[in-house]
Amino acid sequence: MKFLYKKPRVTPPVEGRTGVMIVNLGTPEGTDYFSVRRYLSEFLSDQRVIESSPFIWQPILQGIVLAKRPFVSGENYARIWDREENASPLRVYTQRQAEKLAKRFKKDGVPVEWGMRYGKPSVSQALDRLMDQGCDRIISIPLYPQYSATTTATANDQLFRALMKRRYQPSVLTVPSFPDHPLFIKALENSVRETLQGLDFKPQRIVASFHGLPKTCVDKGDPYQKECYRTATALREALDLREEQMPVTFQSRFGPLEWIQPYTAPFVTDLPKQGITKIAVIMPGFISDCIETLDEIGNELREEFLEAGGEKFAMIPCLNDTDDSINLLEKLSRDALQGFHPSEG
Ligand SMILES: C=CC1=C(C)c2cc3[nH]c(cc4nc(cc5[nH]c(cc1n2)c(C)c5CCC(=O)O)C(CCC(=O)O)=C4C)c(C)c3C=C
Ligand SMILES: [Fe+2]
Ligand SMILES: [Fe+2]
Repeated sequence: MKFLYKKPRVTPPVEGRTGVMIVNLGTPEGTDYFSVRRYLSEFLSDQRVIESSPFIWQPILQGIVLAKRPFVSGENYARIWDREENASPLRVYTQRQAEKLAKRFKKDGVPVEWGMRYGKPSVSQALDRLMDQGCDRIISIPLYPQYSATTTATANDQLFRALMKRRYQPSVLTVPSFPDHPLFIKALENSVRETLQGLDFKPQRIVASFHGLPKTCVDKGDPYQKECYRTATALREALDLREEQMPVTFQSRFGPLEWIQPYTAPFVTDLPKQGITKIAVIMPGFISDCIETLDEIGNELREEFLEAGGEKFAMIPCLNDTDDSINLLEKLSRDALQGFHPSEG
């Protein structure tokens, strides 16, 4: 058991000091082949994400998938790269969310840090930074509105893995998913209303496109799909829309297996045949814009829709680092703080 306790923390914890950590998926450090390969290799080696036996999957991943996909994905990342920050949008927004949330908690003496499940800064580094500031209690917020074992659970696994290596373990509270949290739905509602106000057309449909998931995951009990429907139902209610006006679809399919349906691309490219040529797309499964929203929807799907006879296409931005987004994160954090300090209100 020597590998445990490798890292003695020298800073004694301050009794009762709580820190907040926001955890996102992770993203490549650059758009070149090796940066993307490193990222995809770590991501797709996670058995929470690909559940096949590693004896079968690893040769396929290392030999076939990682030979080609980093080139293709690298080109896609290059199209959406934040040139000013020289970083992937997912990283830029996650960092800004943490910085803005930290400002909200400054007077409370609650530090806020951010970590990525895959790549850097890691969850372990975020934990170090909180513990270095004396935290003996950690609130961890996986930045996924809908729970999935492939995202929420693996983010939590990574935190507990990091704790395994430490002699002193802070107390940890992991924040649950928030598919129909009032502030989440309010933030989505506001983003829809704001985007629609700026358009020169009225969309005939607002397609709610969520990240997909292999169907087997849902069959085995992953509540993700149900939570996506909870989000969509609450958002429709807030906007007073009927089900057909805001259909739910699933995007970003990976690999040959069946994923949950309907798939976004065929659904959307079929709309012009039905006389629906003006649409907006919202992606309420993503807190921050990333390759899947900006490129797969904003670039690829837009082009496919227009080629299929569509006339107008609008993308509703994710919550990113808007005030509404930070209000939500602050509320989730403050409610969790109450869990740690119930008598202090
Ligand atoms: C089997 C593979 C995948 C599963 C399962 C999966 C679930 C899943 N992912 C997100 C959120 C994001 N995924 C992102 C990128 C991305 N996802 C996969 C594969 C699976 N995702 C890949 C291979 C990639 C990389 C991009 C590519 O090469 O196409 C991202 C964006 C990352 C970025 O850098 O911008 C997010 C966010 C959810 C919510 C989810 C399960 C519900
Ligand atoms: Fe994904
Ligand atoms: Fe994609």
